[in-house]
Order: sequence, then structure tokens, then C-alpha cells
Amino acid sequence: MVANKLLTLVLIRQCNRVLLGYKKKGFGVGRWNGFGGKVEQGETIQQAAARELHEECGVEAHSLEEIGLLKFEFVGDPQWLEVHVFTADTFKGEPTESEEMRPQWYNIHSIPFNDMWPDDKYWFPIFLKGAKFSGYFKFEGHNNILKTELKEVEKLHYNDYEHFKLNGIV
Ligand SMILES: Nc1ncnc2c1[nH]c(=O)n2[C@H]1C[C@H](O)[C@@H](COP(=O)(O)OP(=O)(O)OP(=O)(O)O)O1
Repeated sequence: MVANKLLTLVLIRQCNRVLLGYKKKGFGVGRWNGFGGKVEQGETIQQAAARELHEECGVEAHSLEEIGLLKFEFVGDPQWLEVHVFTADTFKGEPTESEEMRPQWYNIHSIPFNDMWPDDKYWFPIFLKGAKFSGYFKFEGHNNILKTELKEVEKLHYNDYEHFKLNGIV
């Protein structure tokens, strides 16, 4: 069994706007997304989320709240991605373009789903209404979703995939 690859994703939200970044290179290039990346050895997931946010758009958020847990399987790849999603409504600094991301505020009614990861349109509505979520998506390539499991949760449980598996969902 190959260990999941741990990643973070931070969505800054203020009233009716969300800060997204246009990915300029690497995994997910050409797509709008929150800010995040791999958890490095020796740091907690939350520390990684804050670090990636700062590296990618220059802002600091001290009150990150974990709101989602997403697992991604890609056909032919034994390693799954485990993405821990955080939000914050306050931050310090001015969103600034980095080598990796170009930040831009979007109104919550005009989120550019056609230019985002295809799973985002499923879980963003849960995020936007202020709830937590847990999901599993099976991808073929980077554009085609073969299987989707998503639920709104009161509390995040890191073993939701086990729940899906035990219940014959995946
Ligand atoms: N399917 C999907 N939907 C929404 N968001 C994501 C995905 N898959 C993903 O990987 N992501 C998110 C999770 C992370 O925030 C980024 C990917 O991080 P990545 O750029 O690979 O990590 P870094 O550590 O910044 O990479 P390098 O700088 O090491 O190349 O997308």
C-alpha cells in the first residue's frame, strides 16, 4: 500500500468574494485554484497550509480553519492525493503574484468553474455556505471524473474513505 500524498489548499473568503490564484506552472497549470501544496517533513498540515499560502500569494493567515478533506485517485497511479482544505476570513498583507500563482478576487456568484479542477464545482457550494465536507473523486487523466463521493459533515474524520469502502461506495 502506497502512502497518500499530503497536500493543502487554502481559500480566503471575505463576504461575497473568494481569493483564487491562476496556476502558472506545475500540477494543475492553467487552472484557478486556492493556494497550497505539499506538506513537508517536520511540519503540521496547518503549518504547511500557512506556508504555502504565504509562498504563493504573499499573505499571512493566522486563523486557518480546516473545512474539507478530499481524496483523489488517478487511474493507473497507486498513490492517492489527500488534500486538506482550509479557509480564513482575515489575513495580513496584500495578495501578490508569485512564480507559481497569480491571485485574483472572484465574486462568489462568478467562480470560474470551467477553468478549475472539475471536482471543485461539486464541493465549492458546500464551502460557500459555510459547511464542512469530505469527498473522494476518481479521475481518468486530469479532466474526467469517473467516480464521485461527497458528503457534508459536521466534523472532519480522516478515515471517511474507510467509511465509503466499508459501505461498498468505492
Ligand atoms: N482535484 C483537485 N481539486 C482542487 N485542488 C486540487 C486538486 N488536486 C490538487 O492537487 N489540488 C490542489 C492541492 C494543492 O493546493 C495544489 C497542488 O499542489 P502542488 O502545486 O503540486 O504542490 P507544491 O508543493 O506547490 O508543488 P511544487 O512547488 O513542489 O511543484 O492543487
